[in-house]
Amino acid sequence: MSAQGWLDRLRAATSARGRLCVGIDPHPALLEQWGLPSNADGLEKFAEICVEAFVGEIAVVKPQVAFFEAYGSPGYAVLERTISVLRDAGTLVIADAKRGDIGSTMSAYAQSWLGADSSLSSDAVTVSPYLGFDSLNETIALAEAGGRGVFVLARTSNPEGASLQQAITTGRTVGQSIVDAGAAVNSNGSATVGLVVGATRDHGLDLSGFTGPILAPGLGAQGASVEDLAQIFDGSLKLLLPNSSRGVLRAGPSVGALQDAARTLRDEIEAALP
Ligand SMILES: O=C(O)c1cc(=O)[nH]c(=O)n1[C@@H]1O[C@H](COP(=O)(O)O)[C@@H](O)[C@H]1O
Repeated sequence: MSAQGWLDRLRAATSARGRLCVGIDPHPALLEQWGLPSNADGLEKFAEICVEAFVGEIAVVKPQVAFFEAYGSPGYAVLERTISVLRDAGTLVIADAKRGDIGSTMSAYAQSWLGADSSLSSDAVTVSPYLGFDSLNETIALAEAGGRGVFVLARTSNPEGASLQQAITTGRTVGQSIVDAGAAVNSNGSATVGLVVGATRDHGLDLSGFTGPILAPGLGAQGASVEDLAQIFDGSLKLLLPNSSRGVLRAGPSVGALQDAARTLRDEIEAALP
């Protein structure tokens, strides 16, 4: 890994290649559309096509761990190779694992995704704070020590998230309490804590005190549009990472077509955001 810290790597990558984060989500329907078998060989080919299309073009790539895990250990082996090829080529990798557990167990998950010696080691990982934000303390400390990031779910893109994330606790929403806890960690200037805030709707959060990166999934397949980003994330645009997975991946399996789709979306985002 580069000696640069997470924030420096993120800034350098996004200023060179834009803010778009493309997902590698090998849905069974996409494997079928790409003419690939629904097994680890199909998964490997899918990931290889994505790597070829995105390296050098896209700053941040987010493999969705679930679609690899679905194939058991052969799927994990493909994920390991995908993460390592992307990172060796200078593409930042957010492992979308959405882990969340009691603190002591969470530390083991943290070692998997953020530990220097793990074959799954990534630049950042998505985590759930809904066992209590403090259950993430050791994960955040490991990320910080290793110059990596942690993206904490605050207000997710799915409609079902509202019942929990918009519930009121001590005078603010649960989602806002996550934003505030993340801001407190980052007050040392590190940006170790990022947020996940869906781009699909008005999130209702006050993000003005939050200076870390914000991963914003929902573009394309879930209906969020590039035109709405500037208004939804007004004031938080510098480190905004809008995400699309299926919306881009549907352009495959041609590497050229996939690359064009990713570039077009990347350029639309850069044109729309200051
Ligand atoms: O953490 C995430 O990335 C995430 C959070 C969220 O609130 N909503 C959300 O869709 N995601 C992930 O982002 C990706 C979105 O995929 P598409 O809907 O195909 O663009 C999937 O891998 C989701 O699991």
